[in-house]
Amino acid sequence: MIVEAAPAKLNLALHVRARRADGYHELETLFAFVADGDVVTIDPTGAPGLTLTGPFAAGLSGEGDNLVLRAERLFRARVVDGRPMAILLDKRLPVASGIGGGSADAAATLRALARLEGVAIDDPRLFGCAEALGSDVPACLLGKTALGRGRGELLLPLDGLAALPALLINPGVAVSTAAVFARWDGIDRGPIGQGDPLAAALAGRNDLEPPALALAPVIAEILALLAAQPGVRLARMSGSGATCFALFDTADQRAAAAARVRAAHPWWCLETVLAGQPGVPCRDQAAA
Ligand SMILES: C[C@](O)(CO)[C@H](O)COP(=O)(O)OP(=O)(O)OC[C@H]1O[C@@H](n2ccc(N)nc2=O)[C@H](O)[C@@H]1O
Ligand SMILES: Nc1ncnc2c1ncn2[C@@H]1O[C@H](COP(=O)(O)OP(=O)(O)OP(=O)(O)O)[C@@H](O)[C@H]1O
Repeated sequence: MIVEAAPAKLNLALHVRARRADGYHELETLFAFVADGDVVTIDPTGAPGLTLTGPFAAGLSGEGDNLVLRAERLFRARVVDGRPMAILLDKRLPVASGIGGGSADAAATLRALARLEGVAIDDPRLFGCAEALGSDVPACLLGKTALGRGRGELLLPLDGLAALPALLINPGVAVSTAAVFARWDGIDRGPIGQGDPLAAALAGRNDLEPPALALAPVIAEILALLAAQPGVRLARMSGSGATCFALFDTADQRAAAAARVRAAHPWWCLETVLAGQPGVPCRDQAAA
């Protein structure tokens, strides 16, 4: 069995800089990862096909357009040819929610197949596959705090982000990434600052908050609630939404905030910690 964690990604800051002729947007973003997410398991002896389990399996197609199977096909076409595998996707992250669930699954599939076939994890062909699968997939393949440029595929790994306690909230409203980008107002509000990643995030913003809010007004309520919690360092929307996150000074403050949110709302609520730093393994990688 090959078990690969597919941790959720956060955009600690997301600055949209320009609309491109190819339909994408030029952006600058601070990618970070948390210790929890989906899990992709390959059973080399099992019957080929994708099996979905977990709280968000329902409604997600196990058919050929699933990013896990697209990643497998691309790996077989570009890296090492071979027969399709038995793949299990434990879907714990909400779908279309700004925390890159599908991208993380695709990246974990590429990592798992690379391990299976003895391909080095830094083989450039893997990054080629990742780039072709989606803007967030290269960052998920790297799986470490990084500054992303271009449409998100140009990555500069960053050190120095503390393993802060994090709380993620999703209201259960799926938000289309393309629809949110299409509503961006076209105003370049400037780059992300250099230096310490948390300081740069605090000084930064998510330019997709206003367009996402227009599509899912509940995001404003979540952001206000998170920002009002004691001990919050940063409260912001991730990616194109609707998931919002807060970073706390202590785990106790995070737990107290989570208890208050759960008591008042039926929202998905994940208590986790920033990971992807040297010495801070993802939970499932540590367990595997
Ligand atoms: C919002 C972010 O999650 C921030 O990390 C990403 O930029 C989106 O990454 P993703 O979900 O992997 O996006 P893709 O599957 O590549 O693109 C989905 C759609 O989002 C829009 N899109 C995406 C990335 C980008 N830099 N500019 C865009 O305009 C395009 O309309 C595209 O058709
Ligand atoms: N394994 C998968 N997990 C989630 N979504 C998938 C998967 N495979 C295909 N999809 C499709 O991809 C779309 C985007 O899903 P995803 O959860 O990656 O969005 P997201 O969290 O908004 O990502 P991002 O933050 O990268 O924009 C969904 O609408 C879904 O239909």
